[in-house]
Order: sequence, then structure tokens, then C-alpha cells
Amino acid sequence: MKSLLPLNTFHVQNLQLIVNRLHLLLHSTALAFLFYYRFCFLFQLPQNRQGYGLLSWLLVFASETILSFVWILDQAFRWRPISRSVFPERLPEDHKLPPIDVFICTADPTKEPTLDVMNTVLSAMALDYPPEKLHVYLSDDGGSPLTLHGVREAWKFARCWLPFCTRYKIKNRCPKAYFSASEDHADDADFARSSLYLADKHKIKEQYEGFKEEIKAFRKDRPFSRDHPSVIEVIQESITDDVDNVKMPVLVYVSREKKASHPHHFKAGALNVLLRVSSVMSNSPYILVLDCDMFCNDPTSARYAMCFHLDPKMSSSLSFVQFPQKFHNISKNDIYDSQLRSLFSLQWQGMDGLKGPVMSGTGFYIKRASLFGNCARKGSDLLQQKEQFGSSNEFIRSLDGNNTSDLVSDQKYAFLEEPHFLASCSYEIGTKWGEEVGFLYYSVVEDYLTGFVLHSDGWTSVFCEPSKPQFLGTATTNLNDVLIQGTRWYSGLFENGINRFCPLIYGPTRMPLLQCLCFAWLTYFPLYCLPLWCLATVPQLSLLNGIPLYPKLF
Ligand SMILES: O=c1ccn([C@@H]2O[C@H](COP(=O)(O)OP(=O)(O)O[C@H]3O[C@H](CO)[C@@H](O)[C@H](O)[C@H]3O)[C@@H](O)[C@H]2O)c(=O)[nH]1
Ligand SMILES: [Mn+2]
Repeated sequence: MKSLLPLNTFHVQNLQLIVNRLHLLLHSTALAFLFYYRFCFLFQLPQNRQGYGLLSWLLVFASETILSFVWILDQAFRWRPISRSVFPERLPEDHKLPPIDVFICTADPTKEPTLDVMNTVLSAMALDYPPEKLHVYLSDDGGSPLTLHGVREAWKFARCWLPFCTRYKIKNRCPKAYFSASEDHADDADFARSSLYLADKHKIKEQYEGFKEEIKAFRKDRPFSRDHPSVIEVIQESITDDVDNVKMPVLVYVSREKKASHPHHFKAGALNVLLRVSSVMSNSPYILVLDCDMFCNDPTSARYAMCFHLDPKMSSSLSFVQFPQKFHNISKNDIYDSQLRSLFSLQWQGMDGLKGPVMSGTGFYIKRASLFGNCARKGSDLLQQKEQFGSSNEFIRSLDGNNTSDLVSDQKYAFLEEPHFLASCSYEIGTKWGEEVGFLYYSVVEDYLTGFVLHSDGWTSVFCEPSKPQFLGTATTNLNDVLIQGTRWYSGLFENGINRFCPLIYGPTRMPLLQCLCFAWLTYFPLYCLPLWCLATVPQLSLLNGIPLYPKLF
């Protein structure tokens, strides 16, 4: 009976849909009149086509054209908004659930405080999922001894933290957030006032303080260089005092090799190394990608995601389940809209009604096989596969998809030869990594591009937005950071609108038109700044100089 019921359902938001489409009709009629007026004016009288008057007209006309173009693209998001529900209680029993690898990226311990990164790691280890099916990989691009020390300490702390969370069904499993939450928030269960719970809570708080001290006390003066060899440590193996029989997820620290002479491709490069290293260790079919500044706020996300990935109706074409980015540090007035509200509540819902939302960098559960594109097809010969994936036989063997999670604890990996080879910076030379395989390198917004190409290859995605945010991140809240991040995102996005991945050229033969328009909106909306400048100056100057730009009403 259990398996017959659907794991998820969706419903089209009909009222929203009708309002949106009526608005589309009304607004486009108004636009048609505006354009008619502009054309008539230019072609009616010859004197309209000379001097400053003409210049102002053309500038305003060009601005209106750009705005209308961006507006038309934006309508695709509003065409068919849907919302979804999931039923995790209908999932198969724990032993039948597929394994998951969690990838967390960090790059710089000075900008990304180690304690916060470890909180993200701990919250991921404490996901509500069978621990033997969970493998957490931390990629440290800084190659910092402090981060490695932090991971070892985090593992020790996790040995008490995880049982505490399961015993009391703690909902907020990021220790920092749990201890700083107000009492009523943290403890809403029946036993909240029981003396046993309070005593345990007190004890675990002390252990957390000890863990914090351990990280603080670490010598930080060691400079970290851009050149460093790869360091890989399966934390599970380094601890021997198996006092209590606590089942723990595997925790792996990976710092890939870096040389100034080799491009490292930022986060996409780090994720691809994790993809390779994990494939010869746990090789889980599903991967959760997290930024180090984004912790799991609710432990149920893995089960929620599996409600889609295990749904036989959608799983064959489903590449990833995207959760919205929500933030814990939004200021009261949020004057820069750091929450990115329209993206994560309105537009992603709209794309969900088409072929699925854009990959948003963090908080998504992706099917590993989808990242190997068409290259991984069975039957292609070994030589060809080596050209695409590099020369590791073990990696190529892993493409068959047979999970090898028991190998993590195998003696074979005591020396970790193969993972080191896969994490070396020369491994990718001459291969298709970053071009056709894994996360793509052509863009600073690797998430957008990888998602776009996946959609072009026929994969779909799903947007899952439960009422309680599953992940909480740190938003940019001051003008300086907003401008730096904005410039990086919008220039990166716009670049994708004018290179060979232009959604309006590359897309239409590969995906439905409305989906193309959504991607096109993302790449072209940075053009907004041009009409903004024009309309903030030209009409005002024209008014002062007596140049009419708009029709007289009376
Ligand atoms: O060389 C690098 C650079 C960055 N990172 C990590 O990548 C993540 C995101 O980088 P960040 O500098 O915080 O960028 P944001 O602008 O905050 O990130 C947003 O935009 C990125 C680019 O689109 C996406 O990858 C992110 O997921 C998304 O949250 C962080 O965890 C970093 O530690 C690395 O691992 N290696
Ligand atoms: Mn960030």
C-alpha cells in the first residue's frame, strides 16, 4: 500500500495564473500603443528626425525597447506557477534509501570563520538520514591546517552531538543556531522541561564550548600559500577510541593540489575534485552541494529530496532538487533585498511549472550520473572514456554506478593513492572536465551554466520550498559586499547571454521556448541598468529644454 501512494504532488496555482495572464494581456496592449506612437512620431514629420530632439527620442525609445524586451522574457516565469507537497512518510524503509554524499566548499579561513564552517559540517552530518548512508566531504581550497584541525575536532564533537540530536529529535541541528536560539524555539517538544533533557543539554553545551576553545586555541599564524599539495583525510579512521557504539556518517577532508601555474577554476574546480574523489570512496548516486556559509536548518531535506528522486514517474529525467536560499542575517529593512525574494519565491516557482528551476549554487540534491552527461554511456570504449574523464581506471569503473560505500573504511584507502591522483591539478589536463563533464568552467556563475546545460541536455529539476527553510545562509547586507557580489553575478550572467550559450540561440532547439525565455531573462536582466540611467536623466533634461517626449493629453 505504502508504495502505491505518490511521494509528491503538485498543483497549479490557478488564481495566480489567471491574474498573471490577464496582466500580460493588458500590459502588452499598452506596450503596443506605446510602440505605435513612437514609430508614428519618427516617420510622420521630417523635422522630427534631426537635432537634440531626435537624440532624446532615440534614447528614450531604446530604453523602452530594452525594458519591454526584459519584461517579455520575465513573463515566462509567470505563465504557470506551481507549488508542491511531499510525503516523506511514504518513502521506503531506511535500508532501502539510496546513499548521499554531501559536498561542502570552503576557501579561506580568514573570510569564512572555521567555527561557522564546522557548524555547517555538523548540521550536514546530523541530517535525518541513515548515518551509514551519509558521507560528508569538506573541500578546503585554502589548504589550511586550521580547517583540518577544525574538521578533526568537529568529528569528535559530532560523536556526542549526533546522538543528542537523535535522542531528543532536535529540529535545529546546527549547534551554533541551536545554542543561540531562544529557549522556546529550541525546545518545543514535550520533554523540553524534563530534568534529564536539561542536564544533557547543559552537558552538550559545555562540550560545544570546549570544541569552540579547541578551534580558537589553534595557532593561526601559519601563512597559507597558493601552492600546496593535496591533503585527503578520512576522519573516521584517525579516531580509534570507539567507546560508545555511535553510528556516524563518514567525514572526509579534501584539500586539492594547487599550483599557481595551473588554473584552479574556483568553486567549480573544487566540486569536480570532490566528484572524482568521492566516486572512488562512497560513490553515492545523489549529492547535496552546500556552501560553507549555509547550514542545514531543518534535518528533513534529504528525505524531502528523495520524495522526488525516488518517484518513478519523474526520476529518470530528474537531475536536481533545488531548495531556496534563505538567510539568517537579514537586516530589519533589508534595503538591498538581500533575500532575493523575487528569485526564490516567485521566479523559481514559475520555472518549476515549466521544466524546473535554475541551479542555485547551494542547497540542491543532484543525481551524480547527470553530471557525466552523455559521456558516461555504457558501451563507449575505455580509450574514449579516458579522453573524457582522465586516466584513472578506478574512476571509470565507478561510472557503472555501483555504490562502493563499504570501501571507505577499507584498508585499501589507508594510503589514499587514487584519491590523491584524482585531486592533483594536472589530472584534468586534456580531459573534458569542466567542458562536458562535471560542473562547468566557462563562467563565474558555474551554477547557472551547469544548470542551463543540464536542462539543454533534456534533464529537469524540481523546486522544493517547505514552509520551514531547510537551509539558512549568510547574505550580503552591506553596500560594499552587495556591489561586489552583484557585479560578479550580473557580469557573469550577462556574459552567458552573449557567448555561445546564449539561451535564445543555444536553447530553442534543446528545451521548451518558455524555459529558454526564463534563462534568457536571467542573462539579460542586468541590461536594466541602461534604461535606468537614460530614464533618470533624458526626460528631465528634455523637459528643461522644451523637447516633448510624450503625447499631449489635453
Ligand atoms: O576558489 C574558490 C572560491 C569559492 N569557493 C566556495 O564557493 C562557495 C561560494 O562562494 P562565495 O564567494 O561565497 O560566493 P557567493 O556569491 O556567496 O555564492 C553564490 O554565487 C556563487 C556563484 O554563482 C555560487 O557558486 C554560490 O553557491 C552562491 O551561493 C563558498 O563556500 C566558497 O568557500 C571555493 O570552494 N573555491
Ligand atoms: Mn556565499
